[in-house]
Amino acid sequence: FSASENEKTFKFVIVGGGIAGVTCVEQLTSQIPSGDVALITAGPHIKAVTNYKQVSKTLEEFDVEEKPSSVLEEKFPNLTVIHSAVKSLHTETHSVETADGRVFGYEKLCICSGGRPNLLMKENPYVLGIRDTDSAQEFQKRLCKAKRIVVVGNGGIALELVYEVEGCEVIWAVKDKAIGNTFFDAGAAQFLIPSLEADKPEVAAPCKRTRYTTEEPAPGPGSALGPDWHEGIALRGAQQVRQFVHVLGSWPVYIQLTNGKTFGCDFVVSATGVVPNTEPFLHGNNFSVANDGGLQVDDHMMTSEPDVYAAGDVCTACWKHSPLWQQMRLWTQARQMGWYAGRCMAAEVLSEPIELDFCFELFSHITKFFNYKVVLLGKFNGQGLGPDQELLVRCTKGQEYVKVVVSGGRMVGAVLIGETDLEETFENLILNQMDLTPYGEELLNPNIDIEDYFD
Ligand SMILES: Cc1cc2nc3c(=O)[nH]c(=O)nc-3n(C[C@H](O)[C@H](O)[C@H](O)COP(=O)(O)OP(=O)(O)OC[C@H]3O[C@@H](n4cnc5c(N)ncnc54)[C@H](O)[C@@H]3O)c2cc1C
Ligand SMILES: NC(=O)C1=CN([C@@H]2O[C@H](COP(=O)(O)OP(=O)(O)OC[C@H]3O[C@@H](n4cnc5c(N)ncnc54)[C@H](OP(=O)(O)O)[C@@H]3O)[C@@H](O)[C@H]2O)C=CC1
Repeated sequence: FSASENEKTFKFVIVGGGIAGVTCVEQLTSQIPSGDVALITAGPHIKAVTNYKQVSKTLEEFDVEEKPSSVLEEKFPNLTVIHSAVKSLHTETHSVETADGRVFGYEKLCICSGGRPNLLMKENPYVLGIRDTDSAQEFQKRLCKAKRIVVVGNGGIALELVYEVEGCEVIWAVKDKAIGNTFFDAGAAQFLIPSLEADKPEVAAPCKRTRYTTEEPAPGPGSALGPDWHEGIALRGAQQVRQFVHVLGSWPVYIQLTNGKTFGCDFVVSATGVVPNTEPFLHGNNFSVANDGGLQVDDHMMTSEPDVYAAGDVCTACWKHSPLWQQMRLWTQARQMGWYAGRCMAAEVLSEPIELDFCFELFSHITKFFNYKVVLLGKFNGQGLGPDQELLVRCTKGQEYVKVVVSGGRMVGAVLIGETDLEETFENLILNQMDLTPYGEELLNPNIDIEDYFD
């Protein structure tokens, strides 16, 4: 496409209305109010961060709201939202073509198209993935009639499903020895298992976060769900009570596992990770793509193509990481990358220098599993440390699980489950890399107020 064929050329074009894209847009529109910004997104709604709270130096918490895009346009007069999927990208002519046949030019582009479920079997009507509002609703619809489902995968979605689903037999196919391998080690998994067998606590207060609903079907892939996605939808199967029943007879589908066993079920949930949404951008361009399928970005969120940035689930962070940080495709990282990409794009236009943001110094994540608060810091599972690591663990059944990873006498990671109140102190100890050798196991002595200890 030549420049004359463009419907309009924008200073900045952002693709994707998920957390990464919307945060990038907010950053750019406020930093450069004179620049024309376009947000091109396939879904009918956008995702916005609300009630943002910086819990400590690197830990952050926020809610996510699904909103009509008009809210953004009203807030930022220099923003145009285009509801259509990008069909192709032409980096040479700096233009994108949308599914509805329009062509838009850009000076700087940021790809925030997220990911899609890495399904075990594509286009099998009995294999479901959960990603956006539509797929969550389809899952709920199928679940109300189901007597037995098989959940495959051992990450975040599987952990949430096996805990939340009621009234339906759940067979959880896990290839590891312990549950929740992407977040936990065997000790933490052991701590959590009794919660699966116990009755779930009643929810005391209604969840204040947005319920995920859509009135209209999305024309393309929607943005990923996130914290509390299951709160608004009853995850109830066809059985009246929560029990593990054995239903005889034939099933709509059978799944054979690598242990040789075959199970019949109503459908299979493939909770087996995400694949970055890169297809429409790759054809005809020269993007460097990482092993996990993400667009490689450097420490300025730039891809290998000129003037093209990427942020969130679609990208793979390929700069030299801080020894205490790793990429995980999470809500928080999508926000941080979108924000930082916006700042980098603005800095480039304003010819200002910019350094890698502090949030990439230390991996940190707050979430909830099995109704416990979970905080993960640094190399929480000793990632990449090899044998050079020592673990200190403190555990009170049903109450808390605290694990600290120590390497060379320094704290490099921690897993905190329950209301431990240790996150800030541990974050400081990890960031300042103090030599903890003199303290030994006292570090986790519950009778010592560790905060006073290190003041
Ligand atoms: C069920 C579930 C639960 C989760 N729970 C948590 C959690 O508790 N905590 C946490 O930290 N993370 C959680 N995550 C992960 C988190 O949701 C994602 O990491 C995050 O949303 C990624 O944001 P993103 O903006 O990169 O991508 P997305 O949210 O996927 O947004 C991508 C956007 O791009 C648009 N798009 C895609 N292709 C195109 C195209 N060709 N043209 C135009 N637009 C396009 C889509 O419509 C969408 O608006 C969960 C994910 C799932 C699926
Ligand atoms: N509370 C939170 O923070 C939550 C975060 N999320 C995020 O949302 C995204 C999607 O979640 P999810 O789909 O659970 O992805 P995850 O990446 O968390 O987990 C994927 C799981 O599937 C396993 N797996 C992959 N391929 C196969 C296979 N062929 N057979 C059996 N198991 C397989 C992986 O094992 P292995 O690692 O060995 O490959 C891993 O246990 C992730 O980025 C996740 O972090 C989701 C829900 C909650």
